[in-house]
Amino acid sequence: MSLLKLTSVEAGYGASQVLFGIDFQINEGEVVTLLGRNGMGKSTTIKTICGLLKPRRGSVRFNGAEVAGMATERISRMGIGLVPEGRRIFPNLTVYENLVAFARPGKWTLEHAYKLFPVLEKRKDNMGFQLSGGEQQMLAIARALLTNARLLLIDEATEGLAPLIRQEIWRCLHEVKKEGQSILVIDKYVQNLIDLADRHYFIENGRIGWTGSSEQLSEQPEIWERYLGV
Ligand SMILES: Nc1ncnc2c1ncn2[C@@H]1O[C@H](COP(=O)(O)OP(=O)(O)OP(=O)(O)O)[C@@H](O)[C@H]1O
Repeated sequence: MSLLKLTSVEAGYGASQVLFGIDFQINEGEVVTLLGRNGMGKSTTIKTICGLLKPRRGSVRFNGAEVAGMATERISRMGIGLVPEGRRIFPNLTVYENLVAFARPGKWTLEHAYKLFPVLEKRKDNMGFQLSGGEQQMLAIARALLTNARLLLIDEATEGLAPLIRQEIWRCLHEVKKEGQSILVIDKYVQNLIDLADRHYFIENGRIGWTGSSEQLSEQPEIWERYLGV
């Protein structure tokens, strides 16, 4: 059984439909990506999975249960954790307070998170707003890990970061993967995603256009060109 399975999902905003029948699945322990040009529906798919947007049609099954249309809070308690685009950390709470705000018991503990991101331990008494962009991103990832979600959704974690900081984020995601964490990643750096993930889905105009393994994707650069080229 898949951990997450979307079948014929349609969604949109008011009169504009964005998703026209999305089908994909993630198995336990897999790292899967959603790729596509700007505006193709990646973030909309993530919002639909975590309940921020109600699908108009189709099914979203998590761990065997239908979650389409459920409240965000309930979906989160069922085990889907979001690292949102733009990080959304609490600027006026300390790093420590941010980390424990939504923490739930499980294998991801505060100590474990500090081991993965030593800078967060050094900065634990600093306020969120005092952190650099890279540190804020690490905090957003660590905060989501501490919810002990079975599935993490990570939307554009490397956006707006300098190359060296991006490398640090990729390194951390590799560590998280090694722990067996299931992750859905949205990002634009295909080579880094091929190195990190097991499988990929390319989205175009609200539909999945291509899916395959990292090996298949690295052998077919024309796929990148077709779905990501301008
Ligand atoms: N809150 C909203 N209200 C109305 N339209 C929206 C809203 N959010 C997104 N859209 C529109 O939905 C379409 C898909 O947006 P979405 O954010 O899912 O794209 P994306 O693939 O994640 O790309 P990006 O990298 O630009 O975020 C776009 O045309 C966008 O303008």
